[in-house]
Amino acid sequence: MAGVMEKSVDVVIVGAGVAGLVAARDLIRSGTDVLVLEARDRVGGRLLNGQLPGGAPIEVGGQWVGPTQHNAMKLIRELGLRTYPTYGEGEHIGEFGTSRCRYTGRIPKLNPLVLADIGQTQYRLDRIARQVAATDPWRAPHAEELDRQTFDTWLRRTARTTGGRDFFRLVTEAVFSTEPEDMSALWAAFYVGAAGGLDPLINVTGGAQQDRVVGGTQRIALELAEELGDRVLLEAPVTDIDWQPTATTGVRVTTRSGLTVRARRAVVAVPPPLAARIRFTPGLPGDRDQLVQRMPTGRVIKVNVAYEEPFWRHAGLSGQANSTHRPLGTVLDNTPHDGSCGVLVGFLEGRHADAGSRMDPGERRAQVIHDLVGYFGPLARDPLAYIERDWAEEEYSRGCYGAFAVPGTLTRFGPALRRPVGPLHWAGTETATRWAGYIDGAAESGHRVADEILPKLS
Ligand SMILES: Cc1cc2nc3c(=O)[nH]c(=O)nc-3n(C[C@H](O)[C@H](O)[C@H](O)COP(=O)(O)OP(=O)(O)OC[C@H]3O[C@@H](n4cnc5c(N)ncnc54)[C@H](O)[C@@H]3O)c2cc1C
Repeated sequence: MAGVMEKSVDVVIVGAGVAGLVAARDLIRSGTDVLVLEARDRVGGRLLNGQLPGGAPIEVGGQWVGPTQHNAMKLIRELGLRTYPTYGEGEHIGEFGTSRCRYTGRIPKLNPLVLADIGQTQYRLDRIARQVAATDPWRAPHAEELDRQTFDTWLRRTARTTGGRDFFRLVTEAVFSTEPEDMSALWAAFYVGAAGGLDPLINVTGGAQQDRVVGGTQRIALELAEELGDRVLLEAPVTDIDWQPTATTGVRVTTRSGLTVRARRAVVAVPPPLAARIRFTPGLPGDRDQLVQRMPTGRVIKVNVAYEEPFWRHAGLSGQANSTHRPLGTVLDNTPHDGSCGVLVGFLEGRHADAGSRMDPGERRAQVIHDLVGYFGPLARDPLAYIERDWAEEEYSRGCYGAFAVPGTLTRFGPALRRPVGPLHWAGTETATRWAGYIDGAAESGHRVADEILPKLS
């Protein structure tokens, strides 16, 4: 490819995350000539393997998969990858308000009033989520009413106790990496519905955190890219997309280095806020532009802390800990498959990521270790390695885990999320109808966009 400044293909795909790579694979298997342009010097986007002191891979981005994530699980099987369960034996630690408990199973030991409040709030959220069709949430029975309010407003009206509201703030941070007051209640209901309920979202066993991929989850993208070979071009950030409203005339996509790719169709497989940074000529229809202006990303700093061994297991602890008041609100055992060391993974999410990113690295690390010592005792004080990634600092992610919609977005502009514009098609986990925001949703969107394009090429 060196020296070539112009190229023609049937379909050009912007972004080599799971969505873009799955779309490329499907299209190529149907005999389509495809080129994937990836801004970074690697594939995988929000999936990235780091390295532990002994060389074992450790995920610094997306990692878990779970039951009902059929697209992700099928992909993993097809690529010849294997999964293994997240460690969860022993007691979990819960710090809710002023109380601290050790518990097994799903339900922490809490004040019965708070527990009942959490139960009824979850029941109502699940019930609303079931009414919100994941394909067109803007048509749900109470869509307008839900989309007029933030998730925080809905929670304040629904949860009766301070403990219940604090619990759902923690859940919002853990699931959406943003705060309830940032997000539309309709988006929250859509997202919960797309996962099949709140339990599948927050549970380890039986939920989205159940399994890990041997070799690290980025292997999904690495194996896909291996299959695609030179049809994936790295270090090719797309700056401009020229298109014609009549689909037959196609697109011209330009990268920062000046490479021009002409194609009959283009797939934009990047998160909405990143799509908003590409210059489209002519400009996109107002609905599409307004939509991406209203879909910011959450914010997360993911931290893996490695120890000689998983010492918490010897104390009968699972490594799973949650707190409504610590910045490191969620922690899990992330010991690698080869067991070469013990690893705890923790997340600074939403407002805690805001604050964490303003600290200098030493201060942030001290804060994280302080919380781990608070959960697991003094043995947490001296790690072998401390590996962190602030996803808001990533030029081609600009935040994580994914984008969400602010109030008024879905009901006013929702249909523009997936609706093609002339020869332009939209993929990425945010466009999924099941498990939006997850690897599974990214894979679904890749398949969907390929199915959308293939009939148009014949
Ligand atoms: C810390 C963290 C933890 C997570 N945990 C989980 C988890 O446990 N389970 C789970 O299922 N999901 C998890 N996720 C979410 C999951 O990683 C994503 O849903 C999924 O990887 C999204 O894939 P995608 O292809 O839609 O988007 P992306 O992975 O964002 O891919 C988009 C690609 O487009 C590229 N790009 C952007 N702009 C341009 C441009 N202008 N030109 C060319 N290329 C461009 C990017 O570099 C990127 O490679 C997590 C994410 C993070 C960050």
